Amino acid sequence: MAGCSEFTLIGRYLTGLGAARADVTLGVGDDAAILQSPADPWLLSALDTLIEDVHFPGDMPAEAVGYRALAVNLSDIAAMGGQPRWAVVGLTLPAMDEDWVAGFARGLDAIAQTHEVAVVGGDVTRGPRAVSVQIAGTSALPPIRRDTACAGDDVWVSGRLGEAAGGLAVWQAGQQGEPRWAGLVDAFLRPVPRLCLGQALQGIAHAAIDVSDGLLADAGHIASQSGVAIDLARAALRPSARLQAFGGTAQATAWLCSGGDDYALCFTAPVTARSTVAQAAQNARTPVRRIGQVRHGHGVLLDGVAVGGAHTGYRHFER
Ligand SMILES: Nc1ncnc2c1ncn2[C@@H]1O[C@H](COP(=O)(O)OP(=O)(O)OP(=O)(O)O)[C@@H](O)[C@H]1O
Ligand SMILES: Cc1ncc(C[n+]2csc(CCOP(=O)(O)O)c2C)c(N)n1
Ligand SMILES: [Mg+2]
Repeated sequence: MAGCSEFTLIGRYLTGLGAARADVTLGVGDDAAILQSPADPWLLSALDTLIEDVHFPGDMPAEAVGYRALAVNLSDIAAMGGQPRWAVVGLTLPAMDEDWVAGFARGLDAIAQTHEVAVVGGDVTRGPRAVSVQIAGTSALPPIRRDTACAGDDVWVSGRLGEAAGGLAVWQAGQQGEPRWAGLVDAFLRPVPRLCLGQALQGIAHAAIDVSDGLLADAGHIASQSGVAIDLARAALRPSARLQAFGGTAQATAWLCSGGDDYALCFTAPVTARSTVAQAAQNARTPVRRIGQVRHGHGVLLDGVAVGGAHTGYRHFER
C-alpha cells in the first residue's frame, strides 16, 4: 500500500513474531525490549547481515529471506552450543512493499517459532534491501569456542557441504523449477541451524565453528585461533551424488571446500570421544562424519599438503 508508514508496517507485520516467551516482559513497541535475566551463567550475542545481491539473489522469495536471516544467526549460537532466546531485526527496504514484508515476516516467524525465539524488536529504514539480525542466547554449560582445538583431535563436520553453493548456482542459472535440483535449492534457501547438535556437543567437542564462508576458510579460523594445523583427508571430502550430478565432480568438490553458505558445524573432539560424538549426533538426529585431524603446526592442509590461501572461502572485499 503506497503511503503506509514504517509504524503501520511494524504494527501490521512485525509485532509478536516468533515464540511467546515467559522471559519477555515487553517486546516490540517501546524504546527497548525488557527481558528477564536468565539463570544460565553464559549469555551469547551475535549479529549477521544479509544484503540483496551479496547474500541472496534479488528474486529470492521474501519468505526465504526472512527464514534465512534468522537461520544464519541461529547457526552462530549453534556453533557455541547455546540456546537461542531473543532476536532483534533491522530491516532496510528500497520502497514500501507490504506483500514483500508480509512474506518476510511469515518466513521469520516460522523459524523463530521452531526454535522458540521471540522477535523482541528491530528497526525499519529505507535503503538498499538488507536484513540485520542480532541474536541473543544463553548457555548453562561453557560454550564451545574456536580457539580451543587440541593437536590429536579428530575434525568432524555435519551435513552435506557444498549443496548450498550448488543451490545458489542452480538459482542463478534459472533452473530452480527443475525437480532434480530441489534439494540443492532448499539447502541454500533454508539452511538448518544445527542447534541440537551444538548443544549435544558441549562438554565433548574441544572447538567448533559454523561453516558460512567455506570449509577450508572456517577450518582455517579454528586452526589460526587455536594455534594448530588442521589436516583434512581428501577422501573424506566427497560431494553428494546430486551435487556432482548438477555441477560435475570438480566444481562440486570446489563448492564443498570453499562455496560457503552451508551453516553446517565443523568441530574437533578427542579421538577417545568418537563413540560419544556419534551418540550425540544420533541423539541430535544430525549426521556427522570425520574429515581429518588436528596437528601441531599452522594452517589448513589437504592430505598433509598446505592449502594455498587464494580460494579457501568467501571474502567480501576480494571479489
Ligand atoms: N563491525 C564489527 N565490530 C566488532 N566486531 C566485529 C565486527 N564485525 C565482525 N566482528 C566480530 O569478528 C568475529 C568474526 O566475524 P565474522 O562476521 O567473520 O563472523 P563469523 O561467525 O566467522 O562468520 P559469519 O558472519 O559468516 O557467520 C566475530 O566475533 C564478530 O563478532
Ligand atoms: C547472491 C549471492 N552471491 C553470493 C553468495 C555467496 N556468499 C555471499 S556472503 C557469503 C559468506 C557468508 O557471509 P558473511 O561472511 O557476510 O556472513 C557467501 C558464501 C550468496 N549467498 N548470494
Ligand atoms: Mg559463525
